[in-house]
Amino acid sequence: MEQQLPAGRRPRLVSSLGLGQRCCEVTLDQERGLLAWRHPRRGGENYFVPTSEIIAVEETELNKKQRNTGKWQKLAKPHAFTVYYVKKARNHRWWCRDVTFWCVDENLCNQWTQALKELLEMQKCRPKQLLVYINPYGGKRQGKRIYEQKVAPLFSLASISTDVVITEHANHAKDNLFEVNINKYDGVVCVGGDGMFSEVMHGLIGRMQKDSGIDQNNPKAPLVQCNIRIGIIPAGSTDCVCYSTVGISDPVTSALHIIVGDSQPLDVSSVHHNNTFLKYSVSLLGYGFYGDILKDSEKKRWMGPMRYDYSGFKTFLSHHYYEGTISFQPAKHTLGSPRDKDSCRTGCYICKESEQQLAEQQKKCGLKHEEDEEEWKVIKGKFLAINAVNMSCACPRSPKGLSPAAHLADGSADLILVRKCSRFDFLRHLVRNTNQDDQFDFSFVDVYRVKSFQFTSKLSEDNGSNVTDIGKKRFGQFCRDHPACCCNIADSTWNCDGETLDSSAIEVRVHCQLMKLFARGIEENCKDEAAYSHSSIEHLL
Ligand SMILES: CCCCCCCCCCCCC/C=C/[C@@H](O)[C@H](COP(=O)(O)O)NC(=O)CCCCCCCCCCCCCCC
Ligand SMILES: Nc1ncnc2c1ncn2[C@@H]1O[C@H](COP(=O)(O)OP(=O)(O)O)[C@@H](O)[C@H]1O
Ligand SMILES: [Ca+2]
Repeated sequence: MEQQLPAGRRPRLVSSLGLGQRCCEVTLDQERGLLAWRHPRRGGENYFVPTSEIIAVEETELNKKQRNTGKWQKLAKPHAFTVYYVKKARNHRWWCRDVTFWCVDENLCNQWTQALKELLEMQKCRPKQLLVYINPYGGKRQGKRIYEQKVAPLFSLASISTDVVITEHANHAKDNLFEVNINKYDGVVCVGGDGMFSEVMHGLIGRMQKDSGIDQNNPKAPLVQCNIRIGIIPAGSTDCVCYSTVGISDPVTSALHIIVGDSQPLDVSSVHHNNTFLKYSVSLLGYGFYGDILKDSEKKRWMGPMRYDYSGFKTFLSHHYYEGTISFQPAKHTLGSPRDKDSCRTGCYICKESEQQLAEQQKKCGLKHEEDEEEWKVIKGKFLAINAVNMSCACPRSPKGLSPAAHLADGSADLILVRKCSRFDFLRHLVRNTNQDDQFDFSFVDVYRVKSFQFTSKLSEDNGSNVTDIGKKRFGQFCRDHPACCCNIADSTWNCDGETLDSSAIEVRVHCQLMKLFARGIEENCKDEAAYSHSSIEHLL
């Protein structure tokens, strides 16, 4: 049965269709893009699927068992179609579910599949052609299996074509991105951890700047935004970028976010030393504690993700602090603060505000970078850890992250300074990264929201930049005169999204929304979701 609406509006389809052995009323509101039905069993549970979350629609043959039971089928040969859709479960996990409807009228069945397929065609943000890089050695070395078993079948169900590259060495994906015909693709997918994501991001952003004639070595250069989205299939050790932008590290959930064509802009920090480009960072740029963990853990790659716990424990016991100077420009343009109670969620208004400011600025100055005379704040001290995070850095080890109120796309980073304190106090701070308590509520921890910062260690200030190497060679790593004092004659290393940097003196600038991911940020945990869909369906049916 079809109900016509006034001219210019898409009709609403309402039919009695078979579901299993019973009959149920199914509604497709093409205007609002909603498919709804009430399950004839399961206590009459209501289902409510936005067409933006339908994965595929297929004509299907009912199997023999389905055909031979039930009184409806005995009348004539039934015609059936299956709808594959996103089912949202707890903790931001998405599943692919399917439902098969049938009817005896072939025309009606065709009308339904046609209407659903047309609605899917209208989803212009969905990717059709993807370039996939798989790191077979990331995390627990399951990347290839995860992709083949969990992701590839979903992509093919959604009629997405893929070119798949299994990397053979580090930087394979990055170098390859400078050579491929990138315009052929609607997105790039990386299967691996944060390191693999970082590689793909460097390839894409680097390629973009090269094609636009922008010199990455110039720390003040206005960078060109990268509009080709990156999808992350988590198969690494920390998977912080995936967890912080989706809310869970789960390959199926991430694949579904790619299929429905989600888009989440992301801030990227550029890191320079003496007018030389070093790296980009999206998650953690950490000196001291996290730099030392990374350096130690690289030797223990064979341990897999456990290497971070092992090196974390070792680094915690060594309790080294580092002297240096941090200068930063506070991020005055953004509305939030690192001590806010609310965190960045899907459709975040603080990130939207920054997006608007960015658009206005680009309209005003084009690509030219606005000369920025804003004040610099300078802090000298002895630090156990200096962490600059562009996003919360939530991950399974720290579900709310190193800075729970950091925003994905507000053009700022949170700079967390943990000053020299006792082992016990440092442990209290660390533990709070893993529970609900406030990790900043200590006299030895300061946090600032910044748009750029610089760091120089005392060693490089005193002696010129290459003295650290000499120091390391002559004195070994630690102060020999005071073996128990934990002060360091050597510098620490910067941990840049899980890669070490060669220089300890760095200059960092946040580039607002430089790139985009196939994600939508973390969705508000909506306990009322079921109730909402219930009331909506009541209205619809
Ligand atoms: C007492 C336990 C305290 C635990 C504190 C846990 C805080 C975890 C915060 C993690 C922030 C992660 C930021 C993201 C970094 C990644 O980009 C990056 C690369 O990832 P990839 O290998 O997937 O490519 N990952 C990392 O640099 C790893 C960070 C290391 C996290 C492990 C920290 C474990 C600390 C254990 C301390 C033990 C103290 C024990 C005292 C009795
Ligand atoms: N085929 C390969 N062989 C060795 N290293 C690789 C390969 N492909 C990618 N890499 C590198 O491995 C590093 C870690 O990868 P990642 O996927 O992040 O795993 P993990 O999360 O376990 O660190 C990345 O820096 C990446 O450049
Ligand atoms: Ca940010």
